[in-house]
Amino acid sequence: MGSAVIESRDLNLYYGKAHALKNINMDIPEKSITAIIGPSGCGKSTYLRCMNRMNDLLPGVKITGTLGFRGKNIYDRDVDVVALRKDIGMVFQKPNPFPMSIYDNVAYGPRIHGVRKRETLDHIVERSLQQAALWDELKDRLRDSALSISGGQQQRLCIARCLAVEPEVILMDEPASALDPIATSKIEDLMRELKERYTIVIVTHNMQQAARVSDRTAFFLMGELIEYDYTKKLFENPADRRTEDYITGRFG
Ligand SMILES: Nc1ncnc2c1ncn2[C@@H]1O[C@H](COP(=O)(O)OP(=O)(O)OP(=O)(O)O)[C@@H](O)[C@H]1O
Repeated sequence: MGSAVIESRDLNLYYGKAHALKNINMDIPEKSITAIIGPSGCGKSTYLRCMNRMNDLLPGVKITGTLGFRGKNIYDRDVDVVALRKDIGMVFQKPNPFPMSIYDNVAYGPRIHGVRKRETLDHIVERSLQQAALWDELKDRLRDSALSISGGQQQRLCIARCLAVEPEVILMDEPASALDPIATSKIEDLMRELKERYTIVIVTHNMQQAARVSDRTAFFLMGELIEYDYTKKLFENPADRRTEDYITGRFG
């Protein structure tokens, strides 16, 4: 196993009185795919959103414990959240390209981080679209609106937009659930390629998808981490009865 990039230690999250994450202890290894599965409402998205501090702006949210990224607690006061989100990018369930050109979508992040030179931006846009397996499809349409391409292309464009700022970690919240099977399999192929260079954490409702793409799987239930293991082990020989019940469809 590679070294851990993200380490949760006794992580708790409360939405007001509701205890949504309970003492989560989990190490996420680098350059691999970690899937988070579990029934609706078990805290999967909440946990994912903790990793780039998308929750702590909500009123009434309280977080205790630590979430380390490269050895530093991201909930420390001096953490620059904008810089954190450059290192830990996020791709959402519904493709959400900005209403601007394909080029400007990908150049958006680098421009925010101060890149101005046209040549450099051109290079970043090409590299990011290449990595997202979109360059050949879109290289002659860079000036077209990002809203004019298919849903599957839009989702890969959102991944390219995330790659443009050279993150270390990519968080994906149900990235293929709005897509058809062909577009879904392209996203899964892409994830397999990206894990050579990036650490990927994916929340998915789809157990087959977790089994197909991930190296490790974490099973959450009512805010608790019940079991976390190599994907093959967790699906073929789960240690906990509740995991077994869930993966065999007995509940959830
Ligand atoms: N902004 C919020 N305010 C209050 N409660 C919330 C908020 N977001 C989530 N919750 C609650 O926290 C719990 C965990 O929700 P979360 O969305 O993390 O679950 P999930 O496993 O991702 O579910 P799903 O698969 O349905 O997306 C649920 O009980 C949910 O209702």
